[in-house]
Amino acid sequence: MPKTAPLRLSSPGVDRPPATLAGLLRAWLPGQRWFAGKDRPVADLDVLSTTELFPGCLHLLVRASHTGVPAPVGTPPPGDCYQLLLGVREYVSPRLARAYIGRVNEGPLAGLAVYDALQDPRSAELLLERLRHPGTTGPLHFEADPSVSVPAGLTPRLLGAEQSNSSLVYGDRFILKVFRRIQPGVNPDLELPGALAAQGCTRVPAPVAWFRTAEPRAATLGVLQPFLPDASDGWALALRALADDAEFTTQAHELGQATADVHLTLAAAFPSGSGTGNEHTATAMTERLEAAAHAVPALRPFAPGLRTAFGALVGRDTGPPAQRIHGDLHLGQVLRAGRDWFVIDFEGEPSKPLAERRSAQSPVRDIAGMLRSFDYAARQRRPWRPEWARRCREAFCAGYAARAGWDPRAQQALLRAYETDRAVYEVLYEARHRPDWLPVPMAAIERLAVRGG
Ligand SMILES: Nc1ncnc2c1ncn2[C@@H]1O[C@H](COP(=O)(O)OP(=O)(O)O)[C@@H](O)[C@H]1O
Ligand SMILES: O=P(O)(O)O[C@H]1O[C@H](CO)[C@@H](O[C@H]2O[C@H](CO)[C@@H](O)[C@H](O)[C@H]2O)[C@H](O)[C@H]1O
Repeated sequence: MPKTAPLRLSSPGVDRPPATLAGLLRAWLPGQRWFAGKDRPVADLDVLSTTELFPGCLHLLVRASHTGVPAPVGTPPPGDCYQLLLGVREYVSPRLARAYIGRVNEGPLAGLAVYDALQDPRSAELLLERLRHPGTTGPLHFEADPSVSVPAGLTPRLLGAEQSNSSLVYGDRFILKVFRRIQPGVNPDLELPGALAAQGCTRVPAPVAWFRTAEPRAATLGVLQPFLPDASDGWALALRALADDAEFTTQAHELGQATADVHLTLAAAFPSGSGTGNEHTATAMTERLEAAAHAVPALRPFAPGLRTAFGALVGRDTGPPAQRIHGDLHLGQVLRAGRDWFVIDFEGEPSKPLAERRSAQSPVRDIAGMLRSFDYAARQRRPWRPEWARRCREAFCAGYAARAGWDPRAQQALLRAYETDRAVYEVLYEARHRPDWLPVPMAAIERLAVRGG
């Protein structure tokens, strides 16, 4: 018998009632970190497409719907679409026990066990091989920058801290982000780094290969980029500085410069947006606040104070022009290698519709995101270090101003409105994904509502 005997993790007919593939996935999805609908039970799960990527590995697009209400004729059905790569075998090795999803008892896969193939190094290797050879598999298109050569045989590892998506690092040379929640259209995490690199901006790892689907609707599925092996993310660096009682103002100043560089290049790479005007922005922010307060009761007492931040924008059409932005900028989205800051993860706030994330918006949204992040970091330290955060915020704005030619601190009303909007988003995000963290944005909500900043 081999040393690691294959494990029949469940036997048909013995352990469970009949299990369809959709039924198994419906039970498995809500436990995944990247699953967006944690606050609502999954009513239905439809398999939208199945493609055999290579023997023993299926590529699936599934739609999880939360209402169970059929869509009106002629409209797309409600619900979120997710990308899954499933290993399908008769037996699953014990080393893949954590990836195990279940054994299918009905339908074409009856009798077979399915598991999350991204956790299987062999499948991860084959996925890279597929990307190294551009072409088509069913509705899936694999494409690559012909000027970059990706060597064969790089050892894969799945990043532990899965976030909104799943990322595989290959031999510390490349990182493949497999998008989990799929929306029709080009994903800005392919579009923006590609455009920035084409403009000669060195602040982003440029896409070297990617894959997309043509059906049921065209959408980006994954992007391979160079991996920065010696980089640390801004969040880890900020926490280290706090733990060492050290300042972070030099890094924050340089980060402000890097952010401005990226904004300036994005402004040059894309047609300038007309924007929607501050009044429209204020209305949208107020609507987001109402929706968040509906979902998170703790927000409700602060809603009147928060609304004043948005109301202050009305009749005040000032501020930098709208342009393409990062959309979800925080310390976890920036990497520092040596003295250089790199910006990653241009997807925008994952819960927003893709069209909104790809629209021109105020660069103040990104600045506010980063300012909030210094506050998040400072609140990880006991006792809380508000002065540390304040100095970082000042330094970041000064760095930004030195490059961009305008100073975010001169836009107090805009800054307060965007910070408030970001804190509201964070409350909703934490309530859904990390309830223990809720006090962090709630402290800012209280400050912004009661003291106005
Ligand atoms: N090019 C890169 N080089 C080094 N590490 C990276 C790179 N891109 C991403 N990472 C690491 O992977 C993590 C997840 O990447 P990210 O794009 O933020 O994914 P998600 O959309 O899942 O949040 C980052 O926090 C960072 O630590
Ligand atoms: O998964 P993403 O990185 O795209 O972003 C989402 O998750 C982030 C947490 O991982 C969340 O960021 C919030 O927590 C960070 C600390 O973990 C902090 O640096 C950010 O300022 C704070 O917003 C982000 O909001 C969410 O979109």
